[in-house]
Amino acid sequence: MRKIEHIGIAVSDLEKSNELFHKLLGKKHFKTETVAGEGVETSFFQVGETKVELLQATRPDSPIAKYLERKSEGIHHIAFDVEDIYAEVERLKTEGFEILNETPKEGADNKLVVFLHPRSTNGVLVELCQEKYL
Ligand SMILES: CC[C@@H](C(=O)O)C(=O)SCCNC(=O)CCNC(=O)[C@H](O)C(C)(C)COP(=O)(O)OP(=O)(O)OC[C@H]1O[C@@H](n2cnc3c(N)ncnc32)[C@H](O)[C@@H]1OP(=O)(O)O
Ligand SMILES: [Co+2]
Repeated sequence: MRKIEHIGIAVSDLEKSNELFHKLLGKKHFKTETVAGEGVETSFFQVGETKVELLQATRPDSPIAKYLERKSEGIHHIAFDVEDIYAEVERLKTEGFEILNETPKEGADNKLVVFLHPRSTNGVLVELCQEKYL
């Protein structure tokens, strides 16, 4: 794993949170993107080499809607940048981690993503991200 690619933050109102993070970070988000497969609308802020990803649910069965129901707004996941997501999934399986989707799926911002169950990672939802080549 090479660096923290982004920190995912669950929010209930993306527009309000975009304003809040604009004030906090002193810069605007550089993109918004809807990822239908995950039931989320996202916005991204660049912070040095990493990013903050704000996530709002677009449907009631979205992982973000479920998270907000059980908990509250806040840090939802940490995403690590990997060079070869397939090799990393094999390595982590061998190490005994619980992979939620062994086949990488489409993420936001031109990425392939895989999630690890928080019960195998000290209660932290971990995302692996590999840049898709165009
Ligand atoms: C925009 C695309 C992509 C990107 O490119 O960056 C994204 O970031 S998408 C982000 C949204 N998508 C996901 O989160 C996909 C992976 N998540 C899941 O598959 C599920 O959310 C889950 C982690 C398997 C949990 O689902 P489920 O079992 O249905 O939820 P429960 O509400 O029943 O909770 C079970 C258990 O897990 C704990 N939990 C749930 N979410 C988290 C979390 N984000 N961080 C830490 N712990 C979490 C929850 O508290 C329950 O624990 P116990 O009460 O101890 O059983
Ligand atoms: Co993410």
